[in-house]
Amino acid sequence: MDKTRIVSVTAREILDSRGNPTVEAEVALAGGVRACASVPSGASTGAFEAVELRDGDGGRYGGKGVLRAAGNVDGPICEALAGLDATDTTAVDRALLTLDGTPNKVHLGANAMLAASIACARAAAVACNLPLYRFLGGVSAQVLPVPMMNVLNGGAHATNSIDVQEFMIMPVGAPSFGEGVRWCAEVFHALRSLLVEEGLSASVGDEGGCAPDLPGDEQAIEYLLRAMERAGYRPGEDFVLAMDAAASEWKTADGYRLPKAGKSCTADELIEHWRSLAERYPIRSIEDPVGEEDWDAWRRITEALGDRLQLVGDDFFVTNTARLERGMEHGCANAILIKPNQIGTLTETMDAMRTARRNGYASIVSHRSGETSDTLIADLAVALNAGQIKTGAPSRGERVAKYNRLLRIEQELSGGGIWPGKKCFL
Ligand SMILES: C=C(OP(=O)(O)O)C(=O)O
Ligand SMILES: [Mg+2]
Repeated sequence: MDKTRIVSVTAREILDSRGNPTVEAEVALAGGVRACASVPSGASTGAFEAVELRDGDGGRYGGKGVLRAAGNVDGPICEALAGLDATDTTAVDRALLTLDGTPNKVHLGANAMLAASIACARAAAVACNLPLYRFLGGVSAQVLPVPMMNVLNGGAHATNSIDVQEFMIMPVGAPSFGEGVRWCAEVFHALRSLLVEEGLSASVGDEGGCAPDLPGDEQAIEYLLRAMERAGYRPGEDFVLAMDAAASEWKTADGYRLPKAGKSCTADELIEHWRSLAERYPIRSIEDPVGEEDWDAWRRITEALGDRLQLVGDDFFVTNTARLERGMEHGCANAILIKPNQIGTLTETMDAMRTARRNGYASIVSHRSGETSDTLIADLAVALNAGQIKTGAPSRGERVAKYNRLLRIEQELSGGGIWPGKKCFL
């Protein structure tokens, strides 16, 4: 144990992919190993996410600085973790949770806690001479995830005219992860050239997908299907579609209002819209189709569409096992989006994934719209055999870093690991 004893935990402020400050932690072990981890940040954040500590009014970066969070790492977190064995991830995270002492991490900040939690695990993996996915998942870590590649951005992630936040392509017919990524990249290039040819903008949104001005979601889907065909693939066979409505962003006191289209609707009209889209197009998965507090609408949509669609709770579950269990009791959703910074420690993140698995809910490991080049989510997806990952388009380095990490993992796992292909969920 002496080599893996934590000697120090320090932090610094670095920039994320939107040019906003975020926390990077660095752990030093007694045996000389050092490892860093940095945390991402969302734009369409769930109301029930753990607190991301920022410096506040009057501070640098218009109050968005993270010096207080970094100071919490340098001070109390370092003091609490020094002397612990970095290979005991549960003990490290328990120490963080005890030190914070609040349900939503308001004291230390989930950004400070998660950076320390990941850095400890990464240092431990290096000290044990194991890849991070093997350290976290043990011998059963074998499954490469199917990408849900977000190639067309809207909502809070782009300044275009589309209200739905994400239009994703899933290469379910590909024979391997590497081929799946290649297929996706080819469709992405075909989409960009189609848009340019038709005089539309090929500029990209926060997650690297194209962000053209289009009247609505049907037109966006039509472009994706044409891009698949242009690249030589069969929609519905080689590829299926996934969407993230991020509908909490649309919630009003008595219904929903799509801010860009300027249209209002009831929860039932929204559910009917998703049903009709899924009937006409090869859609496999819809995330946050209704609002994070609309439990009744979640129950109704799951009853109506849950047998043919993956219905994913992101803002709804916020990677929180208690909210997931409540959703299960009420028959809401059939999948959970996994974002480690929504909850604040690796242990709680993996607990949510295991709870989902035990109860027949799928897990999709996910990036945030403001990312760093940290590749934890790639290892995490393989560690727990999640089977699906959401990590943006291949036009931005912080997204490509995750795909490239998975390409390395695929090569490392002899025979290319297991590719779930068409059996990727449910
Ligand atoms: C990745 C997402 O966006 P953000 O990070 O802005 O919450 C999402 O909503 O799934
Ligand atoms: Mg989402």
